Amino acid sequence: MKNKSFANIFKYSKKYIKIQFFLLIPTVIAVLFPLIRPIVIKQFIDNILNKDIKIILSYVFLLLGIVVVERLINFFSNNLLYKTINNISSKEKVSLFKKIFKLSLKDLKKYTSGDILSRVLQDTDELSQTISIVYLVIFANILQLISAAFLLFSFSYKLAIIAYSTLPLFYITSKLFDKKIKNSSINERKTNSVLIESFREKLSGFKTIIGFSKKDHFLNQFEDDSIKDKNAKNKLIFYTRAQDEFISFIYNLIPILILGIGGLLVQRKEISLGTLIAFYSYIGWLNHPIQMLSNIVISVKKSKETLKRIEEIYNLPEDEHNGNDLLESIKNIELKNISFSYEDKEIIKNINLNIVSNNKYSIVGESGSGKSTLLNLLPLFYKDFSGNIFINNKNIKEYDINSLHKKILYVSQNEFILNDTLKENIFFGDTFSEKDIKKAIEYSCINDFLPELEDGMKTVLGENGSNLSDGQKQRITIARAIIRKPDLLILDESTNAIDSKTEEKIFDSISKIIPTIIIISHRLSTIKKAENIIIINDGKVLSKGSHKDLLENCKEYSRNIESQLLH
Ligand SMILES: Nc1ncnc2c1ncn2[C@@H]1O[C@H](COP(=O)(O)OP(=O)(O)OP(=O)(O)O)[C@@H](O)[C@H]1O
Repeated sequence: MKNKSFANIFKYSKKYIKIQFFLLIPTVIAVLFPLIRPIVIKQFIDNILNKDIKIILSYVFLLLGIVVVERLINFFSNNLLYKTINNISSKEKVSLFKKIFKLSLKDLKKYTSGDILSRVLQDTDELSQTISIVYLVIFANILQLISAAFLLFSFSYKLAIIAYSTLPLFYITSKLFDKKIKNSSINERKTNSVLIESFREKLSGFKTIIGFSKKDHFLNQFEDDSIKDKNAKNKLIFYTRAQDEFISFIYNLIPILILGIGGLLVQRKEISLGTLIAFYSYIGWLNHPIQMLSNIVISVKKSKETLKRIEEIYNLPEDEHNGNDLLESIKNIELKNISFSYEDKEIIKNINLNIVSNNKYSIVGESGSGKSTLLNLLPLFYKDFSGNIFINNKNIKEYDINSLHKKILYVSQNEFILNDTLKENIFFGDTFSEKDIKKAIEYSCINDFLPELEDGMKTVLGENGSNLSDGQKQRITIARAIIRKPDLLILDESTNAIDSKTEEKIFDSISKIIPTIIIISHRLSTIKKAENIIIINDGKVLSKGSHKDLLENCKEYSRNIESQLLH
């Protein structure tokens, strides 16, 4: 339990142990090869008094050769190491992103986009720096410590004991900074998420911010977030650097001790000058692994917090769906005693409804009454409702989710537009025949503005369709849905930016190819397109019927029509 951070990182790193194993050979060579140099140096110094210039020259060339080989080995092994870190980082990003796509909408909505971005793009990077090499670094540096010990003890056991007796000091120093590094690391990750979200938010609200002349206000806000992040980073740097310097101080003490005590031993002729110089130059082989090990300890401490953030996402339950039955076609949908809450707030309250194929339905109700939430349950965007939904008398949860999503499509007013061509926005990962695409653009009235687009179907629409009007974007998202010919199409205010005449044309056309349509709208002309109108009030069905019936029998409806809808 004592060092949970190490345990967690080791556990997580296990999946990359094989890769680290393959890196072992070049790393071990890179660690052991440099050990030759001090042996040669010792020989060199002890032979200096020979007065033979040839011997001196041959030693110089030998040392030169050793240094060249050392650098080459180092280059290849480091190159391999950093490539591995990058590969693992890329794998971690993809894996976390895949996990995010398995979450329920409800869980995902608990996080800001900035927070998710920071976890997927930055935390994985930081974590990979540690997990890709933790075993390797520890193994290689312990190997270097042991091999250096072997040589140092063989040179002079007295000097070696002095050098190695300083090792516990490193551990004590590391412990001293434990808590500080942990807390500042948590804080730095948080402020970084806030900063990314702040940036994303301000950028997406650019137009509104300019429109309300609030540039300075929001720029100041961003600056504040940036300063908070900078301060958190500085604090983390302060503690990690301070720990690093403490450790450096200790290992800078070692050579002084060695020179002092070693000098005495030379004077007493217990060791040769060559031995002292070789020992002295070997101190680097003692210091280097200690420095590397202390660096990995710092990385593990920092990564522990990053790992927590990543594991928090991995530990979220996947949006399980065990249904396997293929939904061939929809004949009827029955909602029985449906209730649903976001957190503790009950939004849908015991709703019973029947939706029969080859009919059009309009859902009407005040803003916030629960219309969208109710229809979000049909494609199972939220599954934790109480009550049951039956399709063709079979529980909706027994159907294979992909087949369900082929038959029920939901189009909202602000549907997502890819920064890609018009064609790709309609295809959306599938392919369709020329005939299908022609029909889809005709039925969704894209034909009306297609000639204006510079590259026709190949026109790139910009980020979230920034090169288009809202009504044009809505027509594209409708085309994306109707080309797939679902059995049930849910249009949630998805024509509210389109003029009534065009909307009329769209409805007439899509009614020919889509058997069942449910419309949410505040516009009377749209509502009236359905023969069945369902009035939702405070999460309950208040009344049902045709426009005429409701006008006659439902006061709420006629009041609403008079006050806000009818013109
Ligand atoms: N993700 C969410 N988390 C928590 N509450 C939510 C969430 N989405 C919607 N709500 C709440 O649920 C209630 C119903 O929202 P819903 O969007 O279903 O209403 P609506 O009838 O479609 O409204 P509108 O006509 O304005 O689109 C509202 O009070 C809203 O605040």
